[in-house]
Amino acid sequence: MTSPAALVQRHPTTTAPLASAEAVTKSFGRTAALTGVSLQIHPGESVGLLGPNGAGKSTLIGLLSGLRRPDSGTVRLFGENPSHPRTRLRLGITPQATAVPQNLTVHEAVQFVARHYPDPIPSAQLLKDFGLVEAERKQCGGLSGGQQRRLLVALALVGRPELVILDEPTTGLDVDARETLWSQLRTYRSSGGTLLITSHYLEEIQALSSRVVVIDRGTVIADGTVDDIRSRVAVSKVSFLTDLPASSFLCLPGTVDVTVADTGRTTVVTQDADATVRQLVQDGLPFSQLEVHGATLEEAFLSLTAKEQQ
Ligand SMILES: Nc1ncnc2c1ncn2[C@@H]1O[C@H](COP(=O)(O)OP(=O)(O)OP(=O)(O)O)[C@@H](O)[C@H]1O
Repeated sequence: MTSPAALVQRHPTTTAPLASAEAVTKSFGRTAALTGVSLQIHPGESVGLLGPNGAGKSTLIGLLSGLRRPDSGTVRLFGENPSHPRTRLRLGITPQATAVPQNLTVHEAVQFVARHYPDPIPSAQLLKDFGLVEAERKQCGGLSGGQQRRLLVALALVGRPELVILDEPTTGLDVDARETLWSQLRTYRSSGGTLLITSHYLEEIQALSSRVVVIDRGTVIADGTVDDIRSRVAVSKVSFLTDLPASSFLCLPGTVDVTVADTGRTTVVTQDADATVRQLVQDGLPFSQLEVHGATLEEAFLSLTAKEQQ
């Protein structure tokens, strides 16, 4: 038996990937959703899957969780065929746009899902962790959007899964509701759980993921830490106060763009911040309060996916 506090059912320690795709392709009619994707998710990782609409994220999740089969290539979940019921007991999943069962109460929904697992988290503990105690006797259909999302993620965790896959878990939630869910997911991770999450909120990926995989038009175009992904695009921002117009800075080395904010701060987007600053000083251009920033994950992501489309 697992202790009531444990969120992850321990299986024999392994370093083998919990989920993997090897040269996987999947088409829907003439639409190629995935074209040769390879990816491995190891125990303890928290992987953020990023990509524009239609990139293939949900399709990949469908394959890894055994909901779909690849046209070619190999998919493994806990080293086995993902559609095998035994493997699914070790997986928790909240697919995109899943609806809660409208006419069941929260208590009934938790009981219904919990009965599929050998050692589920007790309902009282789960509802407390997810702030749903007050809603226990309410019908799921009467819950607020935030409560429904929390319930769906709670249901994904009830069986103490080793791997949890969440497809856009907080879409439509306000900042507070998102923070509450993030906190539960961090607790799950720190107790040894492994997470694969897609999101359109880049700050969500940044907050929860140690590794980011960028997928675009059915292929993986980047795979690394947030810092790796940011450094791949090698874009920095040099900003300062000045009386000169933006055009005065366009010829600085490495410069890609120059903008002036309402606050009067001029920002030079550059591929080589060191060279830009050196030249700024050498040319004796007047400036004050200089700051240098690396690209944000969002800028890196947009830059990577835009490059692919060129
Ligand atoms: N059941 C389906 N039938 C037909 N085409 C599909 C089906 N599922 C996905 N597609 C197509 O496959 C491609 C990849 O879709 P997928 O849903 O995997 O992308 P996504 O990255 O999850 O997008 P989003 O961020 O919008 O959810 C898209 O062109 C989509 O229209």
